Amino acid sequence: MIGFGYDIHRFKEGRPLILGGVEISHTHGLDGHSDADVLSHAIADAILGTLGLPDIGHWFPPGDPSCKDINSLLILEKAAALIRERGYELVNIDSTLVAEAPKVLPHREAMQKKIAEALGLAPERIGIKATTNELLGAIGRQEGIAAMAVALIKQA
Ligand SMILES: Nc1ccn([C@@H]2O[C@H](COP(=O)(O)O)[C@@H](O)[C@H]2O)c(=O)n1
Ligand SMILES: C[C@@]1(CO)OP(=O)(O)OP(=O)(O)OC[C@H]1O
Repeated sequence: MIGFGYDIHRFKEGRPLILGGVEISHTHGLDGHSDADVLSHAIADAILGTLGLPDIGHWFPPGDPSCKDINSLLILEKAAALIRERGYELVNIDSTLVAEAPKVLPHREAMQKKIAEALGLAPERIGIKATTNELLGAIGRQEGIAAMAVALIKQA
């Protein structure tokens, strides 16, 4: 069973930039009710999509005070638990970050490790790729960062 997830967050000054559970030094962070970890959100939605479960907004409602600045690795933990409760296990994840800046490739292994820990998977089962948007559109103008992810699960 496969699932797909997509998310986008706009940049905001004065916020830390968190991607895949890792704080990355940059001029801006991402805006959001949570820690705005766009990569973790896309991966969580991909996992939830494998079993046709409702997306992260159902489990972590936008605006809910308990979700304020929540560490999105907890969202990944929850998504993985929901799959396991239903008798499935994760096989692998693949993802792409779309960001004009900063360069994220140097942080790939740190992100893999954090996401792997949250999901209970080996780091090499977490694909993380990145591309610029070739200066096109909102991402090209450095207004934000988007992420896409796919997840594969099998019966445990
Ligand atoms: N935010 C980003 C964007 C890209 N990279 C790395 O650079 C390579 C080239 O990107 P293009 O968009 O010019 O194709 C890409 O393959 C990534 O390895 C990055 O680290 N961070
Ligand atoms: C996890 C949540 C909780 O508010 O995070 P947000 O920062 O609002 O991010 P978004 O990806 O717009 O929606 C998901 C929300 O459920």
